[in-house]
Amino acid sequence: MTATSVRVPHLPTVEPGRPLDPYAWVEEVAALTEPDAVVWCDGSDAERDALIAGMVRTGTLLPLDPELRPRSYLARSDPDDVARVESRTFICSDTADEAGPTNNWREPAVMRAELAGAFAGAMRGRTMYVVPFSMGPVGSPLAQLGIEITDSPYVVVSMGVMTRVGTGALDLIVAGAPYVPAVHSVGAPLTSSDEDVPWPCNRTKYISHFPTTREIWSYGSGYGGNALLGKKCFALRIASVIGRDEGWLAEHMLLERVTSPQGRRYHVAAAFPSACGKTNFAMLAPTLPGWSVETLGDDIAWLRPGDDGRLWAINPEAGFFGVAPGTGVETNPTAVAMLASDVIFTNVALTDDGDVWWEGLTPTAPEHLTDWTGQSWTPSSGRPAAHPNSRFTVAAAQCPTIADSWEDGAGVPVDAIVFGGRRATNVPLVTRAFDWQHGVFMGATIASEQTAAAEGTVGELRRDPFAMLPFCGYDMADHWAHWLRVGETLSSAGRPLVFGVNWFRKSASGSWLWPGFGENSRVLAWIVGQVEAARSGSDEGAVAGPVGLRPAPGALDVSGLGLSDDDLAELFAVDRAAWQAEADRTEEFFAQFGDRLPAPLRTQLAALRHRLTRP
Ligand SMILES: Nc1nc2c(ncn2[C@@H]2O[C@H](COP(=O)(O)OP(=O)(O)OP(=O)(O)O)[C@@H](O)[C@H]2O)c(=O)[nH]1
Ligand SMILES: O=C([O-])CC(=O)C(=O)O
Ligand SMILES: [Mn+2]
Repeated sequence: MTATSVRVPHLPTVEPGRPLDPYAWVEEVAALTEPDAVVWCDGSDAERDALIAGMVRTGTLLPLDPELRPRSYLARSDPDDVARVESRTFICSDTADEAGPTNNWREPAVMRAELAGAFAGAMRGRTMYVVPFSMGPVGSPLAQLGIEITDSPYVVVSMGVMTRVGTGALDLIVAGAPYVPAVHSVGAPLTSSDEDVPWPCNRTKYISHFPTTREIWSYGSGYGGNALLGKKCFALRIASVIGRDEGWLAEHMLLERVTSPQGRRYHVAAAFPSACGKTNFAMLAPTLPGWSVETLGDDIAWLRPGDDGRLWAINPEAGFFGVAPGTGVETNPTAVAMLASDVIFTNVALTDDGDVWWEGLTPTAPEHLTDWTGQSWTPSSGRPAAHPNSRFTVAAAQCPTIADSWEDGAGVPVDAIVFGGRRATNVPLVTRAFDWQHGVFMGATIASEQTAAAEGTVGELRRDPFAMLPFCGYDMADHWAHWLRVGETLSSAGRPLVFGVNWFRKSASGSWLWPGFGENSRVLAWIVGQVEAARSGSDEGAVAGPVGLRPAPGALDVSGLGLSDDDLAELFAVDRAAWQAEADRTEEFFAQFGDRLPAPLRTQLAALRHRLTRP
């Protein structure tokens, strides 16, 4: 090296499929980011308590009244760092084709150089935490390991809730098990500690994924989906690629166990787009007598074909990062009970007595609050007190309906797969797919109205296939082909039935046609009834329509709901002209995938059009 050469920062080199020495890698990341200190986290209570005490001192966490909400805290984010940033989420596969037309692709070498510039010195003045974790029970054959490096104590504590952090994971990594290297920085280096702010972040953000080397580099945001790298970045974007290569599925799905009055157990996995009801469906309190629902997961499921021809699923997470608004005693008493203590709230409102509040927690708002931005608020303020994407972070074990076997590494056998979206019009309350290929078509054609969970215009209809549009680490059409292949590896008796649901249909006057929440147990009862019928080789309880099988008259229990016949008809109405228009939009949507679109999906679209033309 000559005296005049300039040191060009670069990311550590990671070779696909080659062991990555965790100590050398951490050292290289530290050399790049230049933190004041490096701390290896063990996931202990003492470590968490010390981090929380530090964040209370710096104002990152506000302790709630310990009498009202023991060991719980409120974090207020920077007002510009409240959701996932899809426009800054990158899939850096070797070729643009591999990422597909719905992902933001960047050439790996170009992105590495750009990231190196951003990460150089990014942790100056801060502590770098090294967080070893397992997605799935430590040592489970379905689990995967990772190390997240972060300069945010909020991220360390949240990862401790959402994943299994600690020496168990580190021991496996040190022994040579493969792991996903994931680096996160808020992108706010300090020259002196007194210039810090409660929620440091950077206006420039990168949420970058390198599928070939299984790496994640996240910069500039402290918000959950961007910064808790075990969740969307690893358990969906990177894991979907690992699953493609290894023959399993990483999906944006809740997982639940339904027990009928006869004591029969069924397992249901359901994919709904962000903020479209997964947490609520996973914790549903059935209104139908004799039924029960137990929770296994509320956001992500990993599903793997077993030797027995069935599809086995685990929830790789250890906690819930749920939407607060709309969570109330009326809608989700289970979640409200789960939030009684030991919760980190982000961007909800603060009551005058030191508790939290959000829209929908109680039917009427308190007379005075401090809103999520720290401003004084009254019901006449004309703005929400809690951010629409405000969230709670809580351990899964705190859920009153958590299944006793939720940490069983073998997983549960899935009987039914449900796809859903938020559709004010057109889409019936519940539809059963004719077969697996039709089910994959249903998943591939989900459209939903945009919510506050990501940046964008709330309410706008967008395609969100498999509820995975923002989360699939490779070409979406290849993902559908993968689903078709996985279906073929399952036995005909073991293959789950597939359903589509829509809780969000509205009447002409704009009110919900379906009461939703606990009443969704009525739909679940029909779904598992169909599973039983299919096992005995019948379609009893269902009649075929143009878009799929629907409940036969009387087969869906709506007793006591006070639904008018007109409302019930409207809930299941299929407007043929509107569906032909929908088929046109599907064709346009499919066209962008070119030759990668699996032929069976083209066939399904043609079959749908044909059925729509028949009386
Ligand atoms: N009308 C109606 N609203 C619902 C129903 N289920 C959930 N919601 C509302 O939808 C919003 C989001 O629900 P969640 O269950 O948190 O959504 P999610 O899919 O888990 O969201 P992510 O965590 O972003 O993946 C909340 O405001 C709920 O109150 C339902 O059956 N009917
Ligand atoms: O990822 C997040 O920030 C929250 C979430 O579950 C989603 O948006 O689907
Ligand atoms: Mn989600």
